[in-house]
Amino acid sequence: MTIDFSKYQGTGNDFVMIDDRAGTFPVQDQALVAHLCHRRFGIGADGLILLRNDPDYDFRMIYFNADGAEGSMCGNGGRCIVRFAHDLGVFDDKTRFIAVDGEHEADVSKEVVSLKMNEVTGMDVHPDYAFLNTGSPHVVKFTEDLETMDVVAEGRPIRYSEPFAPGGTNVNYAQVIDEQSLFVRTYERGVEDETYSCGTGVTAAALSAHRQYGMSSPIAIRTLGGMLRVAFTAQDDGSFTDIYLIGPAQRVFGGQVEK
Ligand SMILES: N[C@@H](CCC[C@H](N)C(=O)O)C(=O)O
Repeated sequence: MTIDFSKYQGTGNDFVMIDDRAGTFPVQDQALVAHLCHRRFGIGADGLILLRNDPDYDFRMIYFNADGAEGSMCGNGGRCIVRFAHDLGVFDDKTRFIAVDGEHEADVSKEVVSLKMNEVTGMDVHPDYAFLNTGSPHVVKFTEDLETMDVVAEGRPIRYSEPFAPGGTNVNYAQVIDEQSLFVRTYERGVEDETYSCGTGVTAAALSAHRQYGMSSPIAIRTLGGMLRVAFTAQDDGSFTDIYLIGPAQRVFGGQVEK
């Protein structure tokens, strides 16, 4: 059996994208997903995303981490599947799709995809970190000297630590650059490594920066793979609404693999 795929990336967070509107991809086959994402034996990616039909939306997004397990929401993957659906002619400039965490709206303008994230209702702020769910669970720790930090060595023990068991968490390190901008690096659960960028992670960092440092929307965020923007409205009750993750998403190449 051959599988047609496209490879997309959003600020260096890269995904194998499969048009599965026929619904034939074997979703239970974690080993296959992990193999396709493997950077030596497969195509190589931080995750794999299926685009499926849905009766109520333009499409359905099904996201798997590089380890082959179905994941929680992926912000950069969401932006990439919007670009993929646009390239397939599924919609013109605005779309509404369904993902594991519910409905999302998005629009495409040249190479920039703006993705509306779900409302964030709670944030646990501790003396040295914040924990919140922006579609996926994230620890955010503010730090200095982020450029030289060993994010894998620092982040991995937290990812598996007791407060976040059994599911674990993604771990983000954020440095305030100026009043409107952050530098963020992320250890990603399910990839079990630092990625070049994490969309739900930078969203978590932006909301934490508002809460802890009074930074206002929109916040520009530098990642290892490029620039993102997060816009949001902070409500009086502490929740966040109208959250948008904004940045480039591009097709890299396409091909066929044997299963
Ligand atoms: N890269 C993603 C995050 C994907 C979710 C994460 N790996 C998890 O399962 O917790 C993003 O851009 O949000």
